[in-house]
Amino acid sequence: KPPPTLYQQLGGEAGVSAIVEDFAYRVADDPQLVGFFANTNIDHLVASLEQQFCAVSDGPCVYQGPPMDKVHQYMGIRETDFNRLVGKLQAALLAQGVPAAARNQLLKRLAAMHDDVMRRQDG
Ligand code: HEM
Repeated sequence: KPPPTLYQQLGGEAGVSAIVEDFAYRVADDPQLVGFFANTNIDHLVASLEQQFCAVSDGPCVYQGPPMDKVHQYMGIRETDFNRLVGKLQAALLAQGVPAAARNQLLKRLAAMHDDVMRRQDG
């Protein structure tokens, strides 16, 4: 029997959906972060994040949204904002009962996008 994929360890479609929802509520509750999303269609964002998390965890999805540097360009995101957002995801993963190894794997794969997210933050 093959080892479970990261996607399976996250709980598959239902697990990823619960993680993203939990994460979205935590971001919405945070005064340092919520302002970034003032003009965002949250339903679209949640669907796109579910697709991205599914794809990045070797699930049966292909991320079809725009590239990370374009999505986040000129938002004025600082390192402190980035780290805070990652902390929200960490908390959501914990709250959803995702085991430590899977938590760390997902965070590592998303952290690899740091430079793309932060590339165009001036102007
Ligand atoms: C590794 C870190 C991050 C990843 C993987 C990520 C991923 C994503 C994805 C997949 C989308 C949806 C793109 C779309 O389909 O239109 C998105 C949108 C967005 N992200 Fe991030 N993000 C990250 C970090 C951040 C940070 C640090 C902030 C701000 C503090 C942020 C703010 C936003 C906002 C405001 C949108 C919505 C843009 C819009 O309204 O069109 N993101 N992000």
